[in-house]
Amino acid sequence: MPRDAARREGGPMAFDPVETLAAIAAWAPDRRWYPFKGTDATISLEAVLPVRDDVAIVLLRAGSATLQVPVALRDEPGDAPIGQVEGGWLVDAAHDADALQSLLQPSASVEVDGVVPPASSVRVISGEQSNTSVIGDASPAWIAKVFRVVDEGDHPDVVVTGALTRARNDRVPALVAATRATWQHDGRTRSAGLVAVSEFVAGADDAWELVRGDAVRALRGEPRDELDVADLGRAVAEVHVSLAETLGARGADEAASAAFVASLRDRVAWARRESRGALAHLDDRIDAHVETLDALRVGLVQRIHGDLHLGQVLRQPGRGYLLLDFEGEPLRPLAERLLPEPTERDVAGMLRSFDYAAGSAALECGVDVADAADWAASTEAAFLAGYRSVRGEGDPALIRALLVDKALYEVVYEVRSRPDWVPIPRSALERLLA
Ligand SMILES: Nc1ncnc2c1ncn2[C@@H]1O[C@H](COP(=O)(O)OP(=O)(O)O)[C@@H](O)[C@H]1O
Ligand SMILES: O=P(O)(O)O[C@H]1O[C@H](CO)[C@@H](O[C@H]2O[C@H](CO)[C@@H](O)[C@H](O)[C@H]2O)[C@H](O)[C@H]1O
Repeated sequence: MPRDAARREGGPMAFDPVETLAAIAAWAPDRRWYPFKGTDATISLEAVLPVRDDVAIVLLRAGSATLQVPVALRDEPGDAPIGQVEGGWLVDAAHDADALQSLLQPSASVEVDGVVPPASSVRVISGEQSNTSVIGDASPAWIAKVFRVVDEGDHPDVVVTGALTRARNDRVPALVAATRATWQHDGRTRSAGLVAVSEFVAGADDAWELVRGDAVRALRGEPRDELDVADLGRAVAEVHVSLAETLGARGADEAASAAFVASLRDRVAWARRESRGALAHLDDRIDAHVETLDALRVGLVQRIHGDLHLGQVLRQPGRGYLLLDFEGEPLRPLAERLLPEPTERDVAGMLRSFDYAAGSAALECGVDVADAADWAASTEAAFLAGYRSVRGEGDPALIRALLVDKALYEVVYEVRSRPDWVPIPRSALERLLA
């Protein structure tokens, strides 16, 4: 009998903690999702949660985070080897159809809310991502998002997408199932969401590619397709309306407004600290902006997307635009990402994204971003008209403050991830703070 099958049928626990940790610690820092690249964060073992004799969920402590690495033991290295261990190969279970699906069924370690139809094969999607998303070719097809950074408590994507699914809002892919585990660490019981499984939206286009491509064609004077950006505005507004209805909205009192303004001030200070000098020439203008924040008042707050940009949007022929990934900004602590917020934050996020599309198209065409100003203005106007047709657009002063807030975040994000793109949010700040 092959070793994999023998393990499935019982026998001693196959995952030796010492060699499992050694193999994963050597492999994890080079993964796309590893959050501490370029630093020497200490990696230790937080827990090994058995799923089957040949499958386990390894929880690592890395720096201040808990990371999820589902693993399987196999005779062959396969497509996603982690390392050789006694008796076989430790492989990344997210890439192994059989092992992945065992993680989506109830087991000694995992609770599952929902039912995942069986798939005969799985495909991990490529791209720069903070999680690992795997498409299952079931009927109907699904996409499982394996959260790599595991935070205690409810996962925001599961809470928000679950509420929208129950409200039958078809502007998000329906949530099919969600898994969670409970374990002991340092004498404490911890519990967290591990995987969210959603309807796979087939044949969809990525809105970033569509909109950026449109900006390039506009700059080159080439014929353009009808993108119906107003439908994107309607999609965002419909999601806001459903979230208010299902998860609630409330008026922000003086204290809540003051706390919100304080959070904007904190973000300015954070961005100044973390931007490695990229904001130094704007010091005076940023000081003047901070002075204006005291006058801001927040109206309603509710659950929102929190990191809305074109990369989080798909367009499916016949269905229109859909929003993905309700996790909030990855560089923010989870507690902040769970707070109710003004919907203006999502509106500002999308407007920033049109500016990014303009900036990136201008870079590709070798022209100044000012040359894409007409394209950006008409795209923004179409989006806002669509949004307004469903619900009020919001407070312009708040949108402006949140545009600055987002651009500050983006400078830090680009300094860390894509230094060539720092000029896009920085030149937006120069315009916004002029
Ligand atoms: N339900 C879905 N149907 C089709 N494609 C999807 C779906 N969910 C995600 N994707 C694809 O996977 C990519 C990454 O998904 P996302 O939820 O944004 O993950 P991450 O948090 O890792 O960035 C998306 O940009 C999209 O191309
Ligand atoms: O998709 P994530 O949740 O990981 O978001 C992070 O990465 C985004 C880039 O992939 C980043 O978005 C910024 O760049 C986009 C173009 O690539 C642009 O459309 C966005 O408007 C801009 O903010 C996002 O900020 C970051 O949190």
